[in-house]
Amino acid sequence: MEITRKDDEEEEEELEFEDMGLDPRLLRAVSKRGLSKPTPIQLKAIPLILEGKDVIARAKTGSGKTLAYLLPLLQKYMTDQRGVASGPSAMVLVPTRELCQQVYSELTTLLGYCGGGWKAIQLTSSMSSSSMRSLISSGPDIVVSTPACVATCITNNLLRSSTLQGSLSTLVLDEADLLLSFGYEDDIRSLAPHVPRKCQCLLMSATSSADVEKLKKLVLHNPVTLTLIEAESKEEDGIIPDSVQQFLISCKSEDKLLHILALLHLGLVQKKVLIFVNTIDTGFRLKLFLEQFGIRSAVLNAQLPQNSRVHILQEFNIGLFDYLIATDDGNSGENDGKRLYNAQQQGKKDVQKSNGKRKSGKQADSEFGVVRGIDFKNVQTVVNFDMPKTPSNYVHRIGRTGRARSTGTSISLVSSEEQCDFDKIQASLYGDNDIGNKKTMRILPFPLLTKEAIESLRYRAEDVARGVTKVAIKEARAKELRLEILNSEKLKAHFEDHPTDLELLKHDKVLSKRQPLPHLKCVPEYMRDPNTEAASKALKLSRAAMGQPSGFRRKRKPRAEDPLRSFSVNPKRRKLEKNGVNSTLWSRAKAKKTGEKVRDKRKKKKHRRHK
Ligand SMILES: Nc1ncnc2c1ncn2[C@@H]1O[C@H](COP(=O)(O)OP(=O)(O)OP(=O)(O)O)[C@@H](O)[C@H]1O
Repeated sequence: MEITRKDDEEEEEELEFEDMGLDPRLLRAVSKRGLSKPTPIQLKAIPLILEGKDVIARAKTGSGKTLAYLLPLLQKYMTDQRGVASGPSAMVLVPTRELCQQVYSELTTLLGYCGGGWKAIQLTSSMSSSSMRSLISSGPDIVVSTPACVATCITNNLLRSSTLQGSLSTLVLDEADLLLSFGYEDDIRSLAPHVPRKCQCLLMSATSSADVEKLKKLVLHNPVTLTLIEAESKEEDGIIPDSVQQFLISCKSEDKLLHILALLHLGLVQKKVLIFVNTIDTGFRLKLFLEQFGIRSAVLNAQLPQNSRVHILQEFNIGLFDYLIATDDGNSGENDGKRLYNAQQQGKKDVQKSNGKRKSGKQADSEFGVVRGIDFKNVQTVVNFDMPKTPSNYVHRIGRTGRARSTGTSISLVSSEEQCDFDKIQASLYGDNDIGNKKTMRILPFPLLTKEAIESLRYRAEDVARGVTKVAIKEARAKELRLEILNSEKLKAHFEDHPTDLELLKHDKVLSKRQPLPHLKCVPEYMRDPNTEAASKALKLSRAAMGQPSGFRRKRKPRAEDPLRSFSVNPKRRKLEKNGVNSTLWSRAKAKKTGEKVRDKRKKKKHRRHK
C-alpha cells in the first residue's frame, strides 16, 4: 500500500499527541521534551506503526522521523507482555556511530521521563568484545547499533540467533537510504535470516533510492509506504524544507577562502554556521586561515577518536562555539572514506563486490558520518565550501539547518570546476528547465556580498592564505590528533561523572604556530563597503528581532569583567584594577614601591613553607 501525503491536509494539522492513543507516560515524556504538536510524519506514521504494520516512511530532513518510530516502539513495550524472552525485543540500526549515540540519547531521555525498568544499550564497533558481552548480558530491551556491529555480535555468538528468533519484535532501519551506500549490504543480508517472520520492520529515510527498494525486499513484509511531500511541489522538491533559503556564490576555487572570510568577517551570515568541505586537509586549511582573522572554529572529521567527535558535537550543540567545519560521510578522501565516496559516485552499486567486506579503517573511521541524520541544534547557516558530488549529499548537508520547522540559509561556493556538479544537483532537485531561469530557480545568487566588499579584503586574505602552507596543515592535523587522542579516554571517563564540565575542553582552540595578528580581527572603516555594511546591519537587526542578539554562544567573561574573579579587598588595588591594571601589574607596582623582589606564586609559597 502506498500513501502520499501533502502538507495541506489541514484537518490533521490540528491533531495533538493526546489524540494519537499514546500511553500517558509517553505523553508526559513528550511534554517534558517540550514538544507541543506532532510533525506530519509523526501524525501519519505513529498510528500505522501502532497497528503493527511494516512501514517505509519517507519525509524531508529534520521532520522528526526519530520520534515517529521511537514513540510507538516504546508504546509497544508499555502495553506488551514481554514474557520470558531473554533477548532484546527491538533493534534500531543506523549507519554511523554518531547517529547511534544520538538515537540512544533520545531513547534514554524518553525512558528517563517514562519511568519503569526498560533498558536500552548502544553497541558500536569501537567497543571491545568483553564490553559488548557485558552490555548484552545485562538484558537490554532495546539495542541501538550499526548493521556491521550486530552482524559481528551474531558471528561471535554474543547475540544468539535462537534468542533473537524468540525475542525480536521490532526492527528499525533508520537513514535507510544511506545504509547500503555505507557498505552494510552484506551485514544486513547476514542479519535477515535471524529476524523472525513476526517481527515488525520499519524503514525511515529522507530520500528515495534504489537502495531503499533493495532493503525493502530484504527485510520488509508487505509494507505501507508513507511519503510526505510539500504541497504543490514535485516529489523530489519536498526533501529540502521550504523554510531554508538556498543561495550560491560563483567564484574561482582559489578565491573561496576570500569569499568565506567576507561572509563571516562582514557578518553576512547568521550564526551558528556549519561549513562543509570535501577533505580533511581543506578543513584544516580553512581553520588555520580563519584563525588568523580571530575567527575560531573546530574541525569535525573521521580521523578523530569517537569520544572527541561526540564531544565536539555536544559543544557545538550547546553553543560553545559558532563555527564548525565538517567533512561529510566518509567523504574525507582517505581510506574507507575514499572507498565509500567512490561507491557513492558509481551510483552506490558495487561496494561489496569490489571491496569485499567492510574494513575497520584505523585512520579514518568508516562508521563516521556527520551529515545524515545528525541533529545539529540551531544551525542558522550551512555553507558548502566545497560542493558535494551528489544531489543526495547536497540534500543531507542542507538538511542540517531548518530543522523542526525552523528557518535556515544555505550558501554554496561554486567554482567553475564544480559548476557541472552544481547544475546536476539543481537539475535533479528542481528540473532541467530551471537552470539559468532566475524566476523559478530555487538556488539563487547570494545578494548581500558586493564585489567591492570582496575586493577590499583580497590583499589581506591572499597574504594570510599564502602562510597556510601544506606543512602548516600537516602539523596542525598532527597536533590536533595528538591532543584529541590524549583527551579521548580522559574525556570519556570525566564527562560520564561530570557532564556539566563540557565547557572546560574547547575544541575551537588555535592550532596555528603563528599568533593571529590583532589588526586582522576587525575590518577598518576605510575597507568597508557601504552596501555590504548595510546588509550586515539589517541581518543583525533581524537577528535581534528574533530574540537572538549575538548568536547562541555562551562566553566566559574576561577576568576584569567577572566580579567573582577580579574582586580585590585592597582599595588601592581595586582602584588600579578598575583602571585596567591587572593583578600581575599590581604586584609589580607594589614590589617596585617597597623594593621587594617579584617572586612568582609557587616560589612565594615555597619560601613561606621554608620559613
Ligand atoms: N513534534 C515535534 N515538534 C517539534 N520538534 C520536534 C518534534 N519532533 C521532533 N522534533 C525535533 O526535530 C528535530 C529533528 O528531528 P529528527 O532528527 O528526528 O529529524 P529527521 O527527520 O530524522 O531528520 P534527518 O532526515 O536529517 O535525519 C530534533 O531536534 C527533534 O527534537
